[in-house]
Order: sequence, then structure tokens, then C-alpha cells
Amino acid sequence: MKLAVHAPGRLEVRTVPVADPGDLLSRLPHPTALAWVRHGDGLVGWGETARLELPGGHDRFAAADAWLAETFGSAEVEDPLRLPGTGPVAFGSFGFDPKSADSVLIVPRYVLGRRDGHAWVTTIGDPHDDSPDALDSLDALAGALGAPRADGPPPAAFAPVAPGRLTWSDGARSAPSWAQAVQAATARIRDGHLGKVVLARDLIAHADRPIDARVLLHRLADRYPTCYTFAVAGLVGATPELLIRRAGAQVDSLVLAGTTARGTTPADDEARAATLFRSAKDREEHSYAVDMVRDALAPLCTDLDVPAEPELLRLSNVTHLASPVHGRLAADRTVLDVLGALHPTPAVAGTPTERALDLIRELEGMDRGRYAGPVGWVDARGDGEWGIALRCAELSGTRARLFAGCGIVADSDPAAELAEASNKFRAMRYALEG
Ligand SMILES: C=C(O[C@H]1C=CC=C(C(=O)O)[C@@H]1O)C(=O)O
Repeated sequence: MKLAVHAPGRLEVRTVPVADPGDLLSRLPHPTALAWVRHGDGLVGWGETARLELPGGHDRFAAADAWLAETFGSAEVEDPLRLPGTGPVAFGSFGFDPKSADSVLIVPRYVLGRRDGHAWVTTIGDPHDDSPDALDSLDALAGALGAPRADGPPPAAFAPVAPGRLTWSDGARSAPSWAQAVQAATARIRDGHLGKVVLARDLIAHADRPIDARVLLHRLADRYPTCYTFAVAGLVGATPELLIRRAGAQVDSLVLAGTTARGTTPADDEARAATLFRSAKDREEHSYAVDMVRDALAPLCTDLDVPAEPELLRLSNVTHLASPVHGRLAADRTVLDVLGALHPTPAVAGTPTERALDLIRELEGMDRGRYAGPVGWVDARGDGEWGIALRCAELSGTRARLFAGCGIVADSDPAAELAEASNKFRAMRYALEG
């Protein structure tokens, strides 16, 4: 495997506790934001000390793990807090398809974090770096964070600007053409070729101005506080699906599959949620995903708790069937190691996996890039939080490419799946349009 690496020699890393910095996203000084935030806790990062770009391959998680072990293993670290996310961290985002070469890990120059009432700043790299990207010294930064100034949150190199007027166009497939692909998938499933496949489509937005990820992050975090609002190398979104969180031996996952629209009144909402909960089609879609996550985690864990029945997760645009899974790792495995065992789950690929991937390649007519791949962060202890990159868009200058997908089983109705995809697009449409 050939890796594209940009990294200095030995890293110097320093974490200092700071007073509560308030809204983490408001502290991002550049549009090139790195973020992973939920309910106000999480990590934001800026600047770039090291970057790893990975080609495709099933071994991309192991390759990323090995690079981090070497890069962080040789670092000189001062970290009095020793919490998940303190000390050196990398943000990352992996391509969905093992055949695509989109995976990237970024070690930021600065990290600001908050977790369970603790807040901290970490600098990674050369502490005496005075390049234009290096903002204040860590002490100045931490001091400013500890005593917020009246003239706004430091550092603030560029104020975020909304994208302005947008025009929309179809991505790889128009709506009718995608509905035909769904129809074709149900025929293959009825033939006994596979049990489930997840088909996605893309939409393109063109803006008047370059799109600043920070504007989108703010809107997403406000409207979807229970989701993980993320930004990594231009991939921005708010995902409800936690693929894996590792903190020491503890691992947690939130498996999602099966969706309905929110109701227009409380009674309508209840009725829709009850119908979703009883729907044989949605329960089948959900059980494929839960069974696979159980099978992947069971050999790695001593204890594994998988609920017998799903619960309902209500977001502002949709309600999902959700199964929270908890386990204790049997051996010392990093979060990237566990990712390698899980991705791609049937929440984004299908069952059996290889047949589903072949059908996705055949029917979607597009490369998913990093949509539906793992996105999150990892620290030097191997702790981290990784979601599945859903409800997201790939930003490039004035252009945003949005993605939404739906689990297809034998009984799926193409028109209903098209409506479900539109509902899922609403998160990013709102992020862009306000
Ligand atoms: C593939 C997506 O959602 C997945 C996660 C939750 C529910 C899903 C569903 O009901 O189809 C999908 O499996 C997406 O949002 O693009």
C-alpha cells in the first residue's frame, strides 16, 4: 500500500486545561475546519501538522493505525488530563468503498476540546512555529480562552460568511432514474440474490460564494444537537449513527436502520412512529444491521449487550429505529482496529456485504467517495469516536455534493424510498440554505 504522507519529524504535543470555552464551533478561526461535536462536547481543530492520504484497500484501517502508532509513539507529550481526546489526536474520514482512494487522516496544529466538564487546548507540532497558520502561542491562546475578551471569541482570523443564493442540480441520477434503480434492486432481492442493499443518490448545490464549513456546522449543531456534527477535509454533516466509540475497554455503538418522516402534529408523529416500530419491512432492514454489528463485535468483546428490540430515535426531519450496543473489549485494540471489523455495516451497504457492494457499484452510477464511510477522531491511546458519514456533503469551493441513501429490502416501494431520501437531504439543505 502506497501512502501519501506529509508529516514533520518528532511531534511536540502539549495539552493544557482551560476554562469553559463556550461554543466550540465559534472558536474555529478558518473555513478549513475540523470538528466532531455533540451536545456542545467534542473536539474542534485547525491548522495542519501532519496528513496521511490512503489508497483504497481493506487494510486501510490497519495502515492508518500503523502510521498513527509511529507518528504519535515518537511524540514528546505533556498531557496532565489524560482523557479521551487529550494529547495528540487525528481527525479522519475513510472512503466508503474499499476500492476508492479517498481516506484521509489529519493531525491538526491546534485542538480545542470539551468533555464532561473539562476543557483543554492542545498544540501539536513545533511549539516555536511562527508560520502564518500558527496563531497565538499556546499560553496566549489558553489565557485568552480562560478569560474571554469582550471583543469576541479569540482566535478569529476570518468571520464565517453564509453561502448566499444556491442553485440545485441532479447528481449522478435524476429522481426517476434513481427510483428505477431501487426497482431493479428489489427484483434482485426477490430473486434471492441478496437480502438487503442500501442505495444512495447525490444532489449538487452551486453557491454564489465559497462555502464556509463553519456556517453549516453551526446550523447543523443547532438543529440536530443529538447528532454528531462533523467536518473533516471538506466533508461536513451531522450524523445520528455512532459506528464505534472506544474509551479504554468500553465500546459503544448506535445501530440505525429503518426510517419514517416526522409527523405534522404530535398525534400524527406518534402514529408514524408506531407504524415504523411495527413495520415488518423496517424491522427486517434493522435486524440485518444489528446482526452484523453483533457478529463483528462478539469475537472482540468479553461482554456485549445488544437489545432484543430497537428503540425510536427522533430527529428534527426523521425518526429511526435505533439499537444501542455496549461492550467490553477483550484485548487492547484501538478504535481504528475495531472500525476495520465493522465497516461497512448493512446500515450503509447491505447483506451479504460483498454482493451488496457489487450491486451498489452497478446501480448507483456514482462513486460515493467518503459518504457512508467512517468519520471521527482517534487519540494516541487508541480511544476515539467514529460515526458513519451520513446527512453530509462534500464541499469544494462554491460547490456542495449532498448524499442520501435508503435501505432496500424485497418489499421496498421506489416512491416511498425517494421520499425518504428527500427527507434525509433536508438536514444538509437546511445547513446550506438556512
Ligand atoms: C444511508 C443512510 O441512512 C442509513 C441510516 C439510518 C437509516 C437508514 C434507512 O432507514 O434506510 C439507512 O440505513 C443515509 O442517511 O444516507
